[in-house]
Amino acid sequence: MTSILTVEGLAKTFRMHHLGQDLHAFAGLSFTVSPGEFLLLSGPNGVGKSTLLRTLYRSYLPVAGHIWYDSRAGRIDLATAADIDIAHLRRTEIGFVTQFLTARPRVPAEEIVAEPLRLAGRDAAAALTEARRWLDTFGVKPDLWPAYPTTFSGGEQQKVNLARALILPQRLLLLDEPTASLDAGARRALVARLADLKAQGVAMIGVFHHAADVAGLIDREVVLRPKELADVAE
Ligand SMILES: Nc1ncnc2c1ncn2[C@@H]1O[C@H](COP(=O)(O)OP(=O)(O)OP(=O)(O)O)[C@@H](O)[C@H]1O
Repeated sequence: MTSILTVEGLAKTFRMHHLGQDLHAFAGLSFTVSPGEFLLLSGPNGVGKSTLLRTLYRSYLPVAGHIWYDSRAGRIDLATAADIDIAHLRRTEIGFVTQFLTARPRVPAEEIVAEPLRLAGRDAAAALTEARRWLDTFGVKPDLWPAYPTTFSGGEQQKVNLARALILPQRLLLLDEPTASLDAGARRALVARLADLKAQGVAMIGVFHHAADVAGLIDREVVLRPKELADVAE
């Protein structure tokens, strides 16, 4: 199958100005992901897993290499694409799920979750109904739906985050420890949603502290090794 993402010779270095030196997160990384494929990123703490996900999402700029993404509008190198194209892809095709919610002050949970649907053109009432359905699925209590998540517990914030990130099927999903701080019910709901998205052809690259959570979904594993090139295990 044609890949949706082809990573070639990717490298990321952080300039540590206060130390006057560079920190090499990873170098020479190459791998591909196809539609509907689930790729697990693994390796020891600090090896660069989160940095790799953030580089693919273009929160960080790589220092070398290519990230060829097969978008609906054609092939684009996420390593060098214009910010405006990256912003468009983030709204329409590429999702990122972290364990941290960037809660905005005085925006109700249900509005935060409904927003991607509204931006995609769904009418406000239908978007709100669907947002509430997902909040319910992930186990957020109804009395919290109109409340502001800035005061929610870590787990509750994470559930709002997941509902928002997964409400609209993207083509490529980047998952950075999305099960961290979730209770068993929400973990089950998340895995069920990921399985459903995978069946719809969504490609996923994920870091999971407990890989057993998603054992049934994993197709391949990319193992990052300290100061070495990555291995791809089938
Ligand atoms: N913004 C940054 N500036 C400088 N160094 C950074 C930055 N982000 C990450 N690093 C460094 O890059 C290295 C890789 O970090 P990263 O968070 O990607 O590791 P990880 O494999 O996800 O670790 P963990 O399993 O502990 O979550 C670490 O040494 C970290 O200190």
